[in-house]
Amino acid sequence: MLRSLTLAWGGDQCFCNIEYSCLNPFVKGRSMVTSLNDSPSPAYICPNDMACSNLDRAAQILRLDPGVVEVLGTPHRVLTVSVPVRMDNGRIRVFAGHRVQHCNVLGPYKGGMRYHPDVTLREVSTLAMLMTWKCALMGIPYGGAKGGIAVNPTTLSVGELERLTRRFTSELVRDIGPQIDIPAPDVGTGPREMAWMMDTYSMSIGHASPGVVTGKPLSIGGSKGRDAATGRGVVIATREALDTAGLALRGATIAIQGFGKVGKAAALIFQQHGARVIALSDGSGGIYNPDGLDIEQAADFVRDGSRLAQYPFPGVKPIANPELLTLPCDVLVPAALEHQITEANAARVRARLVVEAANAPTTMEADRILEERGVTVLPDILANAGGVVVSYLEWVQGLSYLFWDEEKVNLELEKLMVGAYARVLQQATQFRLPLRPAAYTLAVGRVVEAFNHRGLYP
Ligand SMILES: NC(=O)C1=CN([C@@H]2O[C@H](COP(=O)(O)OP(=O)(O)OC[C@H]3O[C@@H](n4cnc5c(N)ncnc54)[C@H](OP(=O)(O)O)[C@@H]3O)[C@@H](O)[C@H]2O)C=CC1
Ligand SMILES: O=C(O)CCC(=O)C(=O)O
Repeated sequence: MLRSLTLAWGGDQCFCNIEYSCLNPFVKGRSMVTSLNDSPSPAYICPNDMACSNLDRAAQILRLDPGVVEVLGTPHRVLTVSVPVRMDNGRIRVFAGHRVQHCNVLGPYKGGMRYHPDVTLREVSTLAMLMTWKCALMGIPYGGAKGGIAVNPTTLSVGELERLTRRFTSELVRDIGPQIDIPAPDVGTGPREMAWMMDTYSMSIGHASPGVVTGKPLSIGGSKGRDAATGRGVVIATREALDTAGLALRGATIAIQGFGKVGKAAALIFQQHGARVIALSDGSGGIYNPDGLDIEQAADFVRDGSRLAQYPFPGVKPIANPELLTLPCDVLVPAALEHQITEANAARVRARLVVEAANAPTTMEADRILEERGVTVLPDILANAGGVVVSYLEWVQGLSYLFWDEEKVNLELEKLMVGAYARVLQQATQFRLPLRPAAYTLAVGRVVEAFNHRGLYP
């Protein structure tokens, strides 16, 4: 069985023609080698993905050289490792673990680790590219990466998850590090997995290295405010966008898809700011109350693993997941997985503002439909950047051995989110662009500028 394979490309030998390739339009006739026997997906980023089509749109606006676009559309390094784990029943199972390092021109690769059954190399590649634009847009000194394992973590015991995480980390030891590539939580992972990663990495290098991951527990160098940071950033971005539209957050009606780390924190903070969260969902289904839900009650209810579909409280109507996306509300917040707002439902979205708390929740076609209908979309690379911003603050605190109170962390987050929103709005206004291409042109432009200064096209 394949033990590990690192693809580093840039030279012609790293490309081949493959029949089913859907290529970046700027890279006609070629696509990347995909010789990972165990991987169902090729490692290149498909232009049908939002990330690539948005890069192309930004490249056209910025009039970038096609060769530069090829560099930007290509992950720098792609790593797939096999992760053998002895399960509790004594049998060995082998999982495929991926880490895609898209670009490090602005600093160490940075991005989450996802544990979900649908993880593929292609998905991770797309998400890695999004991280590059997100960090560039936010002005933090990181490149982009993402990783993951195709596994349903809810079907593994804690012991199995620990062995899986430690083995995966051991395989990545030479490829991650506080100045190289810094993982963080994403779907299906959290502080517990980050602690295991940090410990495994530290044992292998012989000393504690808290800076190798972010999103750690506080006791080993985590930052106050990181757990709620993505949700808090979502609320800040929403408040700014509503303000631009002449609307107030207080009293605004909000529907949130996904009640995990991001959706739950966002819902709680929306409620604290006087917004009315009228609908929530998880993978089991959703709940709806046009007068507003009690978010603390919902959070308490799911704390022991209960599912929203079983929510027992009066005045709350159960709804199917697709229904949530088309409810009448001011703000729709997809906070679950990719490709939720599609050609099939975009025309029925009734929110005035879509705030992408999830990465890539809107397909390219849906984005076009929403744009035509005048629905404002706050793009993922801006809306959900609060997580990586506080990861950056955690890394800075760790490197300086000086830890801040939560108020200071939240103030810095507020400053960075408000600043980024203002830059995107200014770009959108000046060049008459929707917010997504405005954000992309800023982010891509910053990366290209860094490439030019560093002279990375020898
Ligand atoms: N964690 C972070 O700091 C950041 C996360 N993000 C993005 O935010 C999104 C959510 O991440 P996070 O909250 O960390 O992940 P979690 O694993 O903590 O939560 C995911 C949530 O989405 C729900 N969900 C999954 N599928 C559906 C569906 N079809 N309909 C409704 N709900 C669904 C899950 O329900 P169930 O439990 O039933 O599966 C769960 O409630 C992802 O796109 C992630 O990449 C972006 C920036 C930072
Ligand atoms: O906190 C981080 O470093 C990355 C979070 C992440 O994966 C994301 O923003 O999508």
